Amino acid sequence: MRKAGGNVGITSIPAWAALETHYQALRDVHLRDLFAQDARRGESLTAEHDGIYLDFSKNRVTRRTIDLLVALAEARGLRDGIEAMFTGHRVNATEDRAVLHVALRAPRDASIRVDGEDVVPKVHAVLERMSRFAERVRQGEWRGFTGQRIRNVVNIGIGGSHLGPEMAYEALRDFADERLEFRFVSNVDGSDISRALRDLHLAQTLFVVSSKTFTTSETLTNARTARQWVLDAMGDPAAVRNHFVAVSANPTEVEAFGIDPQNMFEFWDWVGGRYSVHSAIGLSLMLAIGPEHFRAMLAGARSMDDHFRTAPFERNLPVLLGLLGIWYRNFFGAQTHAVLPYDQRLARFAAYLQQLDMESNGKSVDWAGRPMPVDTAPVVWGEPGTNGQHAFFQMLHQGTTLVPCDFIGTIEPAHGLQEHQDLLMANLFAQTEALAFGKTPEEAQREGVPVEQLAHRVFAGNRPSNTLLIPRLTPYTLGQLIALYEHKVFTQGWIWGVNSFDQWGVELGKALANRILTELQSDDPQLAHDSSTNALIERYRRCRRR
Ligand SMILES: O=P(O)(O)OC[C@H]1O[C@H](O)[C@H](O)[C@@H](O)[C@@H]1O
Repeated sequence: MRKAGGNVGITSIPAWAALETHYQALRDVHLRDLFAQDARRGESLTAEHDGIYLDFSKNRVTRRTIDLLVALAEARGLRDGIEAMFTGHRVNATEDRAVLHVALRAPRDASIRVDGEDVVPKVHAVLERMSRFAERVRQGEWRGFTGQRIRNVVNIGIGGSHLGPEMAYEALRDFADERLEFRFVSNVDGSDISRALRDLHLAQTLFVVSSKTFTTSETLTNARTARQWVLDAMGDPAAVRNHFVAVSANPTEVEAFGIDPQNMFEFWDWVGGRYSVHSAIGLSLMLAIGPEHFRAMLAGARSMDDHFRTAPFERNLPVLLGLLGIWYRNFFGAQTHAVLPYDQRLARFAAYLQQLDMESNGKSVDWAGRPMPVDTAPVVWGEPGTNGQHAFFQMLHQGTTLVPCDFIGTIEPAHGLQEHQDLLMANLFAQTEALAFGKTPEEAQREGVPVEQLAHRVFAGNRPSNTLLIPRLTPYTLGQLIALYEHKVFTQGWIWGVNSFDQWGVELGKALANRILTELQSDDPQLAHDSSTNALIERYRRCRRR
């Protein structure tokens, strides 16, 4: 099989050289001029799929830029890459694994084979088990050890076993069963679990221990603490059965932890942690919104999957977002990318995307281990609007750094406060306009800005943004949005030629932490770190509570 990005360095192909030349011609052209030259630009540089509308006209591009970027995608074999992923090839080459989060939302009659085995029936079997379990908890049939109804669900997990479910729960709370309280515990910092559990009755609490590997120290530490508290409260080890279920790809470790495999919901090594929200990792979410809404989320993601797989690149939403990202990262040298949902319900979306994007494409060697000749993942960050406007937007408008932005807006709110909604959306549109067009010294002067303040009160503009509009925030559209960004990340990773599906970069710190943990808990003065780390450990040892 061809590997990500083919075998030739990205900078040596003609499509790259053509983009370099084009960049030189376009770098100083202002968006004001691009809009002035083409009265229909705001309608033509757009793309739409199944209700998701992307306006990419406020980017520093022309139609030719898009053609050249599409040519780059073609030259890097993106079409083959997409097919390879969707058909179960081992595109995660360093771990020799297929990458099949798309199989999690495949229809029942689809067939996707890994090592000769069709994985679709397995996916649907787990979905059905999850659904039956979720219904039992929601109907009050599944009870705590003392016979009380479950009122609280605590998801214990970290990284991909936390960020997706937490983000989606926050986004879809309007669809959640209000008789259940949900908490998401991730940090090994004891304040996380102690605050989460402080006001909960353990007799009414179900813990969903979510971990692909079931060896992650934060999750196991939190789960052990929760189990101890349950045992202390109930006084009987048999209580674990009623209060703990597991979501994992590692049944052996689940059993070793003491959770009955009957109470385990499985997923597989071909689902990456950061791509797992549509797998059993979504169990807490399903408990909240119910199986039907969960399936609607899968259907939304599937719609975006089909679009990604079949739409021409110049109209393909994930491909366009990916290509525009490459344009800014590699040609304009943009170091960060802001994601700004004008929807409070998407407050955790940027945090979720940070793992999706930065853990996937934060690589400095290509799939074959050769140093990358160009930059890869930007720093992804963001906060919901309008909050960000009163915090960091100053820098977006007048700072020295170019920050390409994705603005995400929802047209119809779930609340009836239309005045709020109009104000929110007015701000979104205003920000993209202000960033793109700025304010010239002449305009400022006409408004009566005194000459001595002029330099401070002009806006250079020419700051690019995408605007994504979604009709409503529902399980279906959230599924679309998640898949949109998953495939954007795939597009970029494939074109750069990195393996977007491993994460060796998180290992070193983990291994060192294990070693330091034993040193913190012993009095052995022998420390063999650098002088800074030694001194920090010694200081902590001297001061820590015994
Ligand atoms: O689900 P788990 O196996 O507990 O892993 C949780 C997380 O921790 C790891 O360190 C990885 O960097 C993440 O990709 C993963 O999502």
